[in-house]
Amino acid sequence: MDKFKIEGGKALNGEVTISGAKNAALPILLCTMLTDEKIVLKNVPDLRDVNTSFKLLEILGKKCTKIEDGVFAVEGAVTSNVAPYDLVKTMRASIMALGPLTAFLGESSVSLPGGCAIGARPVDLHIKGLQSMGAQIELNEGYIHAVAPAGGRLRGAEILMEKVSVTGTENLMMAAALAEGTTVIANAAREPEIVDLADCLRMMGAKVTGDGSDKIVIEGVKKLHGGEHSIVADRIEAGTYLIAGMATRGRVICRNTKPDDLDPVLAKLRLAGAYVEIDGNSILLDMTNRRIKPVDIITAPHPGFPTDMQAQFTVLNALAEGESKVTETIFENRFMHIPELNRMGAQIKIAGNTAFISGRPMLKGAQVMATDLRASASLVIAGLVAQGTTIVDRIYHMDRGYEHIERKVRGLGGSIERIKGNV
Ligand SMILES: CC(=O)N[C@H]1[C@@H](OP(=O)(O)OP(=O)(O)OC[C@H]2O[C@@H](n3ccc(=O)[nH]c3=O)[C@H](O)[C@@H]2O)O[C@H](CO)[C@@H](O)[C@@H]1O
Ligand SMILES: C=C(OP(=O)(O)O)C(=O)O
Repeated sequence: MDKFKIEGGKALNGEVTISGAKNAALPILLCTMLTDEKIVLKNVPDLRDVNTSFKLLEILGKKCTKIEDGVFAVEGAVTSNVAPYDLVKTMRASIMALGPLTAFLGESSVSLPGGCAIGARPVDLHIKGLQSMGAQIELNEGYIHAVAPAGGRLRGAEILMEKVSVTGTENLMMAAALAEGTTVIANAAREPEIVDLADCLRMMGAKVTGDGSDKIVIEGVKKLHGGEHSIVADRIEAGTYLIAGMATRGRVICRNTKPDDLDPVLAKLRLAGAYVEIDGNSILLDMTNRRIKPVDIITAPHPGFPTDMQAQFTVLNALAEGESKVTETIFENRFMHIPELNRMGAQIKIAGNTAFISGRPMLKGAQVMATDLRASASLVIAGLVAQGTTIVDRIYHMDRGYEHIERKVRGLGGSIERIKGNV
């Protein structure tokens, strides 16, 4: 398995271009199954999960062609309705094949996604929502088998999500786009990636309103068509580079961002002492000669502080002048980076879903293990700050969510090198 070797202690300085968002690209790639016409997608990030989605689409019968870097055409009708375990196990987001496949073909079998380090991540809300739309659902040998009502078309329904779920909301939006009648999703997720999916669905002829609020209304149509869509900027990637700049006391400009989407993160970075300036779609963060102040964080669905930025922010608090608390409310097991950060000299204790952090002026390089995507990002940031050499093992997680990470970090003056493994 590949590892990163990081020589810490250099302030990150310069500009970095932010890629399209993984969490928008994945549902949007899967929503191409709702039509047989050609959809051209731009600003598609080069990520392992995106490649897995292309493989899944091809197995299901779609033709995917690269036009140029970041631009892909997806066309043709889905012909198979089975999303196999081998692919689904590597990417949780593939559960979002269930809605569009059932809506387009009237029947589908999607493997239950495998377990994930950050929590149990059940899919009951996806299943209950589809059942409200008239689907008969059975669980068989690890597969979810869904059948639309007689006539092959799902029915619009009033769905109250018991919990706010991002991919749950997206799965049901896609299913509802081709259903008969109107679907109302109450207590819907409000993440910017939901809005991007809704924009793409509207471009395809779907009648979606209310996205970005907690009540989304979808009037089903019989057929959707092709067209072109550009994936929204990755707010989590941008936030990660801003924190890396801040933790190393550098000056970083993120280009190609959608700054409004980062409001909850930027507010906390300012409280932590950063100078932040927005100019169009660029965000400048300057931390030269400034001190990191401790800031308490509680993760929450959008527009709260994103759980996908929690691990990275914890590194900032570990370097701050004072005590702070980080509370994780979304996933029950998302503190796996903390024992690793402690091995690098951080002083963090966990009690329940809260991390109690006592800031220290410096971290020390060490050999650490990445356990999930954002935990990996936090260890890379810690390595860039730390005195000496840090080896981050199992970085395949990182390749799921950060496009050209070494190139981008090096472009900012950081010292990072990939050590190729045998497996
Ligand atoms: C591909 C993608 O977009 N991934 C994001 C998505 O994951 P994902 O959509 O999987 O996360 P959810 O919003 O569904 O999870 C929120 C909470 O609801 C629970 N839950 C969810 C579904 C369900 O059927 N039953 C249930 O109990 C989960 O276990 C979790 O505790 O949103 C998360 C929360 O912002 C982010 O961390 C992930 O990066
Ligand atoms: C948890 C994440 O992603 P996924 O839902 O794809 O596992 C993430 O992006 O941090």
